[in-house]
Amino acid sequence: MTVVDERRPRASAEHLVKEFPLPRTGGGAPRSVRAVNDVSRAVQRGRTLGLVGESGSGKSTTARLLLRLVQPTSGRIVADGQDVTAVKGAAPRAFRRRAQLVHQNPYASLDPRFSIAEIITEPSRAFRVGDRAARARELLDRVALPSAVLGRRPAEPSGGRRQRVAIARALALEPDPVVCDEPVSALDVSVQAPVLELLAEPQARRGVAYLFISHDLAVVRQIAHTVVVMMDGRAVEQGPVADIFGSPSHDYTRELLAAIPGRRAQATEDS
Ligand SMILES: Nc1ncnc2c1ncn2[C@@H]1O[C@H](COP(=O)(O)OP(=O)(O)OP(=O)(O)O)[C@@H](O)[C@H]1O
Repeated sequence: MTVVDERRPRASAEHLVKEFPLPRTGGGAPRSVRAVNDVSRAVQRGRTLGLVGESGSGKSTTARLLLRLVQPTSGRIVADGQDVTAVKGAAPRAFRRRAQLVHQNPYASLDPRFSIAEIITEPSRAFRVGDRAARARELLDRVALPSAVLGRRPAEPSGGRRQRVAIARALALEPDPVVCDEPVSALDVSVQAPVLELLAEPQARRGVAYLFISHDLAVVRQIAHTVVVMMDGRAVEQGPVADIFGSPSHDYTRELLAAIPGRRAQATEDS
């Protein structure tokens, strides 16, 4: 069983609650949806925390709260001992630089007006980091792309290459923690594994903490150390990946696991 080092959190969620107002209907009372309901969990140094649950269970909202892209209704995010939710409005600059997001959709996350060189060095420009041409080549090298793509527009490369560009951009400032929201779901299965491997390298090299959201439980099983199962905004089960997949205690987790295609086939073979 994986032992999680709870003493080295990169960022901790403490009793996070997020309510979104719903449009008023007629003259009725104001209504809201509680997208995240009392979620507490830390992302640890050098570890990947998988976040699973069906659509609408609150995964993306949890991720956006952790990155401080939305303000919680209550609860807080603590990163390196600092409460980054204490002040409303923009997150502290140091935290914005450190915490990054890898989006699901490499098509939507890259601005087609800019060259790939401009896209991957944009964070370095925003935070005034050194020699950008050298940095661009180094970043492409990290994601195993030739420097020939630097002058191209993001529409040109294939989906897998485009997601590599998005990852190069997200990792430009050596962020930690990194939130990956369905990073390979838009990709062909054949290119998912090499893209996932790109995420492993910064974790091995400098102990990056990941929050990894995926509908694909097989992918989560492969790369996460611990797993949180969300249902209706709540974390209904959490623990080491071997425990969650090996002996789930919540009915909802069992249902999610039963829905993995490979598992169904395995269960049929076993019976
Ligand atoms: N900006 C918003 N305004 C109003 N409601 C929202 C907003 N964002 C999310 N919600 C609602 O909050 C709930 C949780 O949504 P969220 O996107 O976090 O779930 P999810 O598990 O990430 O779903 P998916 O897997 O489909 O992305 C849903 O009921 C959703 O409709």
